[in-house]
Amino acid sequence: MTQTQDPAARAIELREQIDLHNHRYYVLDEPSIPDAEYDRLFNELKAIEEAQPDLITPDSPTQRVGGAALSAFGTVAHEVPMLSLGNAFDEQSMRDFDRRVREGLDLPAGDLFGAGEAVEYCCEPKLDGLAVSLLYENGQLVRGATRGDGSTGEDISSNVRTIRNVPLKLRGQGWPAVLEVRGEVFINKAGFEALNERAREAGSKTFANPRNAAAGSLRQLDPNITRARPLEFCCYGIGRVDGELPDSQVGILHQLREWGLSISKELKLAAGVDECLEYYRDIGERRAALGYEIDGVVFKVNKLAYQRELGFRAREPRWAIAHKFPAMEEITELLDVEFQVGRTGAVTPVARLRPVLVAGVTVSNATLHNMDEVARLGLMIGDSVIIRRAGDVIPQVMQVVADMRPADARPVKIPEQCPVCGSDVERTQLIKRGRGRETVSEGAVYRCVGRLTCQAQLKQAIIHFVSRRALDIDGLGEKIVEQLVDTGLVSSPADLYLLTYEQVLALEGFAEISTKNLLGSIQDSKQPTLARFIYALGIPDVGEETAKLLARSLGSLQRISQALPEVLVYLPDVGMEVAHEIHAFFDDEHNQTVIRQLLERGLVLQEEGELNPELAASVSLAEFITRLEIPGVAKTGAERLAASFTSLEAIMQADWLELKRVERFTEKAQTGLRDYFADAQRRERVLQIEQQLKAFGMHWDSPRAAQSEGMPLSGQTWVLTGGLEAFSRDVAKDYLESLGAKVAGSVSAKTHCVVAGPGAGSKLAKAEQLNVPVLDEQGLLDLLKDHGIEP
Ligand SMILES: NC(=O)c1ccc[n+]([C@@H]2O[C@H](COP(=O)([O-])OP(=O)(O)OC[C@H]3O[C@@H](n4cnc5c(N)ncnc54)[C@H](O)[C@@H]3O)[C@@H](O)[C@H]2O)c1
Repeated sequence: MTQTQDPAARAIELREQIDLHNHRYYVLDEPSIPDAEYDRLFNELKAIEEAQPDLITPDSPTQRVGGAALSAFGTVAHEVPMLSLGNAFDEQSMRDFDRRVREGLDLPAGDLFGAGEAVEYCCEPKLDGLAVSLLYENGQLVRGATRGDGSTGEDISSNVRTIRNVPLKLRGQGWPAVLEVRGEVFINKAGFEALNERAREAGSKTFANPRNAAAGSLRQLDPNITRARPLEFCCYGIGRVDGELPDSQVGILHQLREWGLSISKELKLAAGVDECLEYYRDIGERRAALGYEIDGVVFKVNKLAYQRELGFRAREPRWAIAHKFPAMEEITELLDVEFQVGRTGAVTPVARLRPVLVAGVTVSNATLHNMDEVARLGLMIGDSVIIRRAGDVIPQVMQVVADMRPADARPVKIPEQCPVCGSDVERTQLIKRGRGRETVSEGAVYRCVGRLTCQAQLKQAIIHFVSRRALDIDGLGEKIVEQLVDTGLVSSPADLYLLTYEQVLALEGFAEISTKNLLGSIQDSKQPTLARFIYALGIPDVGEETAKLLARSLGSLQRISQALPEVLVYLPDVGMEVAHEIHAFFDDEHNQTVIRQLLERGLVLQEEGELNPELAASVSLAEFITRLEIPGVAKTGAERLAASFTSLEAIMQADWLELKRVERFTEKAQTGLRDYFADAQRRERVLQIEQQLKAFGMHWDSPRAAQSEGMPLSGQTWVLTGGLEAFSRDVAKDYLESLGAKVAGSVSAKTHCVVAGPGAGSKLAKAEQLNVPVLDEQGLLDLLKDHGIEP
């Protein structure tokens, strides 16, 4: 961007740029620069035009609102224009606004300190979504429209009808014959994250921010897409009204709430500008904790008579102002991409940025997740990028600024050797077993193969091993771990148990007492529970919950370490990928050595013991065969086989004739089955899996499993969350299972229903996002009663 000195030429240049950005923002819902950058361009143009009013053109963006309506929708003429708002970025501009209001109303200028008569203001958060007009005739919703350019908007009636908190009919009575309600359509933070998470999983484009997500969702030509998006409406004003309404802004909003419209829970009345500033500070402090994104607060003169008297200027009312918060998104340059090595060896790209101030904090690094993310962003070194820092969240690169790539931009390349230890870096592979075959695809993660010989991985592994939720060794912070590794005293977690008094005392910052304390906590850590120990090992993808599950259901380190992946997947919530990680971890010689050394050096695992087959899924012969994914043999085929033969061996050895006798067992299935078991190694493996399942006490062919076909909830997956009053969640689980349902620990698109009691949190939120039906406790009791269960 070249800065032209001549204001007239600069104004033309700015108008062109702003028009382009308006089009991208309002029409395409695809801005290419952050709002803060846009605001700078806009304010620069405004300043030029204020200094030289003769430069103002009627089509200047400073004289207009928004962008043109998309022709794909029908158009709607706004009888009362839908305007924008003036902005204040600091306290002084707010005081100037208040002064202009008082002057405009001929209110006493005030004392020496400029206090004067306090004007009452209606205060609300400024939701970051898009303005929408809803038209009610005789209480019925007849039309919904976007703001468009302020005088013409788009007809989005079918879409607004899908928004859950937009009443199709007003409640109560006494509404004006014609009532145009105005407010913001937005997506809350959780909904925005979930939407982007899904987009990332699908490898498609993510939304830059909740505002674009809301606009993009609302302006869909197919209302069914809009329906699936978590849109909400919050009402903050009115347009055309034929009839009576209260005579103040706050009075009207309370009235609208009576009629069933949602208004802001943060709505307040402030007497004078100081109370407005107080409100701004209060909301600002709570901004990160609010469930939705806001970019400021809005103040409106409360008395309608005053509003009428003040009127409008070009694109904004004189009686309202938006006091903006510091922007969370900024533009900067990607100077380089460096690679960090984590605990599991994952080599992660990190963006090095030209330092930039974002919401009061200088940002010079941002996470890039993995190389797929780099590819998805289309990122090159030298690019201008938009970064976002919201609350305490690690700054993220949101997008590359289009049209600003320098000629010497370089691609981001994953190093072939580990930047820390020089070992090879390999791309992880995703192994999928299906249809009797293995398919291998490339994973998103690259790993340094150096494992514990790589200092970066070793340090992280030890930090994890001693962390609070693992072996909880107090006093072993990151700095000390670094010293222990750098001095060569420790080259595996097992070496911690060999440290001597002299060795620790010689470390930087250690004196007698601290040395004793550290050695004491190392001693104290020698009796971890099995679950903590499994978690502490740092098996990729095995978090605390999975570690607990493994410990509870298999009961011993020996069984866990010998479990075949095909058996582990029978545990609830363990997928093939995790099962393979677990198996590969214990299969690795180096890991075996470390574990042996840990035990030799005095670790005694607690709570080792019984198998707990209750936690393991029941396995029917039919299910077992289905899971082998034999070509041609799907679920029904497997059921028919299981019904005709009594054992797995019998099925393996079946000849043509016996297979032909199986009812409705296709020729394709017969061939598939015989080919599958023709391989001696395969036969052996299958028998091994069967044997281990039985040895682990899984209910082989349990009557419950066989029964569950044809039971009321068979084939359904349920999730329980929050508290229940009538009985515990475990009891609820038993009831549901007795009706044939599977009860899982996490909500996914495949969940049939979620039972949410008081205190339900993220699982309930996820269910709502995924449109999974939710029952409360009473709903569950009713359902149980319908099936003859009365607790
Ligand atoms: N990044 C880009 O390329 C780009 C392009 C164009 C515009 N923009 C952004 O959009 C802004 C201008 O947009 P604008 O004209 O919609 O103005 P605005 O967003 O500054 O303010 C007006 C809007 O605020 C919203 N609003 C939220 N809460 C409200 C409340 N309680 N009362 C009244 N209104 C409320 C309404 O939608 C209203 O239309 C710029 O400041 C910029 O940040 C960015």
